[in-house]
Amino acid sequence: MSTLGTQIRLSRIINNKTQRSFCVAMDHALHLGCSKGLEHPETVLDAMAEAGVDGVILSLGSALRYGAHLVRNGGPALILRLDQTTMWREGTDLDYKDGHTRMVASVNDAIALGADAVINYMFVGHNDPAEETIAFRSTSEVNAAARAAGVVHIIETMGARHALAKNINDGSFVAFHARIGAEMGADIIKTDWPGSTEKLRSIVAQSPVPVMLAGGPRGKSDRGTLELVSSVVKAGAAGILFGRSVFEANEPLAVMRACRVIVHEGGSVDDAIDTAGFHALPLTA
Ligand SMILES: O=C(CO)COP(=O)(O)O
Repeated sequence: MSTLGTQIRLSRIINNKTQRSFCVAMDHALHLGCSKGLEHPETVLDAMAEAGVDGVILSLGSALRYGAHLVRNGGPALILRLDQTTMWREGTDLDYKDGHTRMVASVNDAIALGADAVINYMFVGHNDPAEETIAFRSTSEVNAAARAAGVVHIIETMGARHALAKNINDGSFVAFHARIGAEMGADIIKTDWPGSTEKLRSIVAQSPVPVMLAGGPRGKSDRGTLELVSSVVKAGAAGILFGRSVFEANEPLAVMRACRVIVHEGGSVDDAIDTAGFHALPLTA
């Protein structure tokens, strides 16, 4: 049973009325350096407040520099990214991309910053069991510290790239690591799209905690993004924690408004497009 502190913080991320959540991941520059769409993070944060985003994942540096934008206009709750990963690093050494992570911030930092949640990756299925041991040990240390502080712990479970998981969207593999994340004490699981609505439905049904989905790279169109959001909601998941498909969009504010309509109002993709205020049709990249 979680503490009152965790329950109060959880209620700021998962809406009590809808039992759903629409969050944005904006920690990409921590892993990728200069990132498309994040040239002016403060503009995106202001748009989140306007669109009614529930929570945002930031690195420590972005929280320190741009956090004031979360205070204005009832901005989103802060979810502090605690680890940095090599997962996206381009290079020839595939093992290097397996999903090695290192802790670069702490639960104490999260408390000092007023964060409601912390998040870290837990890559499962490494070729090297020593890597997996590091992932599990550091996740359990974060979980113990978060529980003691009453801070929400989101575990982002993913298949290690180029290792046991040949396809990161393999439904059985996503089911495997998502459930392990729940057993590690997560308050919320963030994970990859498992290939189909049916598979996601069975993962959600077997999870003792809310499941939220990462968005992956921006697809060909904003409509495609919204169709994915709609599938996530139809599968009974708690919501989305999308990054690139939101802030790389031509009109991030309109995409966020549309996501909110689908997640919290149960609207269709067409309803969402009609009410979001797109200037151009959200059909092309
Ligand atoms: O895990 C992520 C950032 O925290 C990735 O988010 P997207 O795949 O939605 O860009």
